[in-house]
Amino acid sequence: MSGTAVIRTRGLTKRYGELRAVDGIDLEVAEGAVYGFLGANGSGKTTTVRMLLGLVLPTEGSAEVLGAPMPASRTTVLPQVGALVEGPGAYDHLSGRLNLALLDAAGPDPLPRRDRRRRCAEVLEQVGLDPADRRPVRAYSLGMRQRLGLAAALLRRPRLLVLDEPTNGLDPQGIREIRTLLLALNAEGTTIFLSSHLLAEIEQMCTDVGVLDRGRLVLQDRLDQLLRPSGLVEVHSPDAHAAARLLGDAVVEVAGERMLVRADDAASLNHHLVGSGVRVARLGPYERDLEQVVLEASSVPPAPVETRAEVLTS
Ligand SMILES: Nc1ncnc2c1ncn2[C@@H]1O[C@H](COP(=O)(O)OP(=O)(O)OP(=O)(O)O)[C@@H](O)[C@H]1O
Repeated sequence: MSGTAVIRTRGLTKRYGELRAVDGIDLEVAEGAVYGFLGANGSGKTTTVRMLLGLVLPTEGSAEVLGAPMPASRTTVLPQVGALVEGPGAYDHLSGRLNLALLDAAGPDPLPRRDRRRRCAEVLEQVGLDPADRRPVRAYSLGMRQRLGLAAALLRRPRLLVLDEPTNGLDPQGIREIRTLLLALNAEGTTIFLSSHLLAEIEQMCTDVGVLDRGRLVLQDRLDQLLRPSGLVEVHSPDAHAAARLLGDAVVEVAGERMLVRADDAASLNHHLVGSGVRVARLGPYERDLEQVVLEASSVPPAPVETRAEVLTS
């Protein structure tokens, strides 16, 4: 991974009794990235985010955020980090704007009163909330609370945003708005680390992906690397066994009538097969989407396939 790392962990581990909620992970988040931290419910995403922010102490391993060790450097690092962790807290009887003003005043270096009013109004507008809305937060929907949490994270123009499931509770339109906002912030230089269990969300906005599976980091790479052309062609043929004998070592996998073949050019492969009397029902470049990549990396067992060797000896 290129660039300076703004988050780096080494062997980061959190045990709860026998359970390894987070199990020896080495995260590497480059400056300027939009890093998607994927994993099923209970895989350890929130625990990791809490350790990065110094809210939970690791059992083993280390974490650096913005080049400084956490939690030891919490007081210097956290003012430069905007965070949204599950279930953002707010004073229910106060308006969103007052909540933000209080949050700012409680910070280490509050803005002057006039700037504070302007800044609060600005971030509320950024996340799609009306700064003139005087209703108490208790009247907010889940989506509005989530937006308010995001506004709080943006208050200090952070270098790094750490967001745990930021689109939780939002409808599709709200999800699109937040995605547009986050991409705009990233274009201005903010590094974004967001956890999600939604593959489509990660695929649409992230430059880098890490996948947690029962506490272990089973995949970490640039998204364009993960989705790069495979150099494989997918062939469906009722004569798959004959095709496998014909193509020899180029065949990577055969399952029933479907096979994966290493080939530079699908059209030439088709010509070769048909010219040799092999019937071809369907043929084209094999492209994996993020869902397939994640399934292959995770513990979910893949669909059973016969190997080429089994086919050739049958
Ligand atoms: N304080 C705690 N005490 C005991 N076990 C915990 C504690 N916090 C989390 N766990 C367990 O650690 C595991 C990982 O939980 P975590 O909340 O980090 O997962 P997650 O990926 O964020 O899941 P979700 O998407 O459901 O929030 C789970 O099995 C959870 O039950």
